[in-house]
Amino acid sequence: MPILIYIEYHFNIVPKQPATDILIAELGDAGFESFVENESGLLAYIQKIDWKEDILDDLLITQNTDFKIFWSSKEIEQQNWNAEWEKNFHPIKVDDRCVVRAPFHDAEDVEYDIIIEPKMSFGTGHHETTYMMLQHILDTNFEGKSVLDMGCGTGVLAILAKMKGAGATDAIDIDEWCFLNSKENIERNNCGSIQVYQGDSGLLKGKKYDIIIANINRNILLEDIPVYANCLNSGGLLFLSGFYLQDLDAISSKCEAYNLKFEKKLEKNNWISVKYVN
Ligand SMILES: C[S@@+](CC[C@H](N)C(=O)[O-])C[C@H]1O[C@@H](n2cnc3c(N)ncnc32)[C@H](O)[C@@H]1O
Repeated sequence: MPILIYIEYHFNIVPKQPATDILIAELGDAGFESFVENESGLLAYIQKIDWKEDILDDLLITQNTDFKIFWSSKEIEQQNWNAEWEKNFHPIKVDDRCVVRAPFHDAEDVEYDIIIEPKMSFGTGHHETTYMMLQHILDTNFEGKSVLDMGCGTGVLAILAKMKGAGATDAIDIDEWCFLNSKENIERNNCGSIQVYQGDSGLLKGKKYDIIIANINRNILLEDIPVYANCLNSGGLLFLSGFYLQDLDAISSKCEAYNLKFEKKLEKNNWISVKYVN
């Protein structure tokens, strides 16, 4: 694996919420890959090849006078970034039934004990969007169902689906690092039958699933909902995450246009995670 060079931004945000969540969403759209929230603020990482001098200039949040945002940045190697991430990674428990932890944490006595070494990938359960998707999966019968985890990140959602008895399961991520990291985590959790692919919804031609899980972002979801709808079996379930309450109408209208009926939403710190039925 080549050593990647990243730019690390350290943001101080006053007051912290909801500005931190909005900043993360805007930075994600601008190409930042990963985020770590800690006591002193937010660390955000972007690959140097994706970075440009004026990358923060267009962010709406920095022009909002309700918040004060200060930042500094420095160049780092991928290895340092991993160490920083791991220092900040504490196990997370979802609904007392599922724990997501790193290999160096002690095993937990729960129904679903998931071990994730995230490295550069998104998906440990700490972020609201992942946490709510884990809750949806815990609440759903996956026994024997064919499943797609779109935008799999660390593979954590596909892993929980498989632990809950899912049948044929595909996990797809556009990012090479996430593709490789998902494969590692899937092996680590003895879920080796999950097929992992690098790519986007272009890979879904002719595919059919009982359940599709996609935690990506508003714009990609709006673009890909027609493809997901086409890939869902009759009565199939679509779980979407990665957007804010204010985006719900746009997402639900798009789903309804493709005969996907709203069934349930979870909400955490203004993030939304929704279940639709075909
Ligand atoms: C918010 S993370 C979710 C990761 C994980 N599924 C979770 O729930 O924590 C979104 C993931 O989608 C991937 N992604 C972004 N655009 C994509 C696309 N068009 N198709 C597939 N994956 C995409 C990113 O690389 C990233 O790993």
